[in-house]
Amino acid sequence: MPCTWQQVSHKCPRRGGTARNSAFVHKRCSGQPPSLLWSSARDRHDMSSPVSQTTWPAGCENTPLVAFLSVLIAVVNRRLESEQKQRATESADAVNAAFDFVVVGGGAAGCVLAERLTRDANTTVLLLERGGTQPDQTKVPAYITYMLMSNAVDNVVTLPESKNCNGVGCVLNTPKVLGGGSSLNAMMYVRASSVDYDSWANLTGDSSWAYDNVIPYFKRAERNLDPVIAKDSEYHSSAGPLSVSWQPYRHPAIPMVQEAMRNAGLASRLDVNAEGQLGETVVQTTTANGERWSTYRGYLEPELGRPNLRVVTYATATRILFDDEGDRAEGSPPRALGVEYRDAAGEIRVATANKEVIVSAGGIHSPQVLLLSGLGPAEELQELNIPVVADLPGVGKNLQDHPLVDGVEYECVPPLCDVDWASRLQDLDDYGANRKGPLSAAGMTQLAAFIRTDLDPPPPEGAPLKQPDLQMGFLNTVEDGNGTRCLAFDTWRYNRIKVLPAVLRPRSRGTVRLNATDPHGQPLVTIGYFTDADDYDLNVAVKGLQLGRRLESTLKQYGLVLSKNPAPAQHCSHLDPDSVAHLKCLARTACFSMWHWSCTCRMGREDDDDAVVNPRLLVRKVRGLRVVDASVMPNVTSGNTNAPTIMIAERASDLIRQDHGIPIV
Ligand SMILES: Cc1cc2nc3c(=O)[nH]c(=O)nc-3n(C[C@H](O)[C@H](O)[C@H](O)COP(=O)(O)OP(=O)(O)OC[C@H]3O[C@@H](n4cnc5c(N)ncnc54)[C@H](O)[C@@H]3O)c2cc1C
Repeated sequence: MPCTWQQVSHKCPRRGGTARNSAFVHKRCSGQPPSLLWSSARDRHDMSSPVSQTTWPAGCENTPLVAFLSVLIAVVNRRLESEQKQRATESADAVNAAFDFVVVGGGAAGCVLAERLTRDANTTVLLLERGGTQPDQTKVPAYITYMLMSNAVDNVVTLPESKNCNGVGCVLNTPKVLGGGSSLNAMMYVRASSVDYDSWANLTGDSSWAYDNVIPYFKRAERNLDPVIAKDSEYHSSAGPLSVSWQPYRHPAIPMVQEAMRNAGLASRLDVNAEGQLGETVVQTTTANGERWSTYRGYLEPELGRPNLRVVTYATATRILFDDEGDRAEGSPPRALGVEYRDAAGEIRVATANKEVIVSAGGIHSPQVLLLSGLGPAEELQELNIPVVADLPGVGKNLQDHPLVDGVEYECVPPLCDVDWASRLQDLDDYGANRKGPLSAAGMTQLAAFIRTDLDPPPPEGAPLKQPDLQMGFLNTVEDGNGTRCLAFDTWRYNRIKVLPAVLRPRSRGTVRLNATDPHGQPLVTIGYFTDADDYDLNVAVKGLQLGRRLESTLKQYGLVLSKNPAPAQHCSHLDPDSVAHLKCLARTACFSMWHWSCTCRMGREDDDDAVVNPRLLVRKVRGLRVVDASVMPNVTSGNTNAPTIMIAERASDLIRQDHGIPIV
C-alpha cells in the first residue's frame, strides 16, 4: 500500500545548532525565502513542514532520502503557495491596464521576449505566467527529478492509446513556473542539426530560418563559460545572458559508458553544437558554477526592476480578445486587442495590448489558448460553441515529441555507486560549501549520443551524413536490492544506470484539443507515439535498445551488469528477452516523453492552409497576434529543444522590433 505523507506542523527550532544550521533556520523562520536545502539536511527534525500529496512506495516509508525529499518538495510548494496567496491579496488592488505587448506564458521563450522587448525604455510589456517564481531549489542540478513532483509542474495525462505508454496514457510534466521548461529541465544544451534549420527554411520558403542565419541568434543568447569552446567564434559566444558550461561533477561511470559506446562503433565528439553533431559526447548544460541557468535567471530576473516591464504570476490567460466585426474596415482581418486572464485571486481581468499579443505558453498550452480564443479548426470550435474568429485547421495538429524507451539498465555496485545516506550528507556539505559533487550535476543526463541509423534514407548524393535520427540518453534510479524503487528516476546518487534511446525524427504525430466538458481545464492530448504507418519510429527505438545492450561487453569488465528483468520490463517478461518482439514490447509499454512537445502551431508559407503562423510567426488570418515558443517549429529538431526555443525567441524579438520600428538595442 502506498504511504501518503501527511501535513505536519512547521516549528521554528531553538537556536544553538551549528552556526550554519542556525543561520539557515533563522532565515527561513524570519519569513524570507527559504535557502537551498543542502545545509538543512543535517537537521531533518527541524525541517518539518507541510507536504502535499506526495505518495511513495510502502518500502520507502521512513527512509532518510524520502524524508529529505518530502521536506524539500514541501518547502518548494509552500513557497509557491505563499507567493500565490500574496499575489491574490495584491490583485484585489490591481487595475486593468494597457501595454504595448502582452506576452502569455513566462517560460523558456516568454522570459527572453519580455527582456528583449523592454530593453527599449519606451516599450511596455506585460508578462502573464500561470505559475510562480522559480524556486531556489530548482537551481540545484541533481534536484531535477524532485522538482518534477512539486507544484511547479502541471501533469497532463495523455489519452490512452494502444500503441504507447502501456495503453494507459503518458504523463507530460508541463512546467508551471517562471522560466518554464528552462527552470525544470535536464539542462542539456543542444542546438541540433544544421539540416533541421535548412529544412525549416525550405518548408516555410523563408531562408532566414536556414542554419547559417540562425547561428547568430544562438550566439546572441549564449554565455559559454568554457574558454576553448567560446574561442570557436564561428559557433559560440561568451557575451549572452544564458550561461552554458560543463557540469562540475561527472560520475565515475560516465567515462566507462563513453568507452563502451566508442567500442560499439560511435565516434567521440567534444562539442555537438559546432561543425557536426553525430557521436557520443558529454554535453554542455545551461548551468554556471554548479547551478541551473534558466531564461528566468539569465534574462528576466536581473531586469525585474525595469519600469516598463510588469510580470504577473499566477495569471492564467483564458482567451485573446479581438475587435468586433463592426469596428473594422470591410475585408480587414480581426485584430487582437488584448488578453483576458484569471488572476491569483480567481478574478477575471483584461490587459490591453496596443501593439501585439504574443502567445508563448508552450507546445501543449499555446494551442489551447488559441482554441479558447476562436482560432482553430472551425468545426471543432463550433462543436464547443466557441465563436470562430479564424478557421485555422492546423492549430493543435502536428504534435511532435521524442519518445524515450526504458528497459535497458545496468546495475552498479559500491564503491562505483554508493547510495547510502552518509554519502548523501557529504554531498550536501560539498555542494553547500563550493557547488561541487553529485548535486552539481543531473546524474548521467549530461551523457548522450547522436546517431544516424541505417533506417534513415541516405541524404541526397554527395551530401554529408549530418542529421541523427536516434539519441541515446541516460538516466538513473535507485533500487534497494529487493526490487523497491522510491522514485522512477534519481539523479543524485544511484545504483541503476538506464540507457534510454529516443526517436529523434519521429514520423508519428499527435494532437491537442480542448476538453469539451472543461475547455479551460487540461487539454486533451493524443501523443501518437509509435503510430506511424510503417513502424519506422518503433524500429529506430529497437535499434537504440539493441545498442544499449551491446554496451554490456565493455561495461561488464567494470562490474556494471546488465539487469536481467528490470522493473520497466515487467510487462514484457512473457517474451524472449533477446527477441525483437521483446524490444518492441518495451517501446510500446515502457516509453515516456523526453519533454520535447512541439510543432502544434507550426509555421509555414502564407498559402499553406495547415500552417498556423507565417515565417514571421504572425498568426495567419488575424492581425496583432504572434506565437513564439516550441509550438511554432515545423518539425521537431533532432535533439533537445530548449536551445532551439530560445533561439526562436531571440529571433522573434528582432522580427517584432522590426515590425514596430523599435530600436534593436
Ligand atoms: C523535465 C524536462 C526536462 C527537459 N530536458 C531538456 C534538456 O535537458 N534540454 C533541452 O534542450 N530541453 C529540455 N526540455 C525541453 C525544454 O525545456 C522545452 O522545449 C522548452 O522549455 C520549451 O519552451 P517553451 O517556451 O515552448 O515552453 P515552456 O518553457 O513550457 O513555457 C510555457 C510557459 O507558459 C505558461 N503557461 C501555459 N499556459 C498558460 C496560460 N494559459 N496563461 C499563462 N501562462 C501559461 C507555463 O506555465 C510555462 O511557464 C525539458 C523539459 C522538461 C519539462
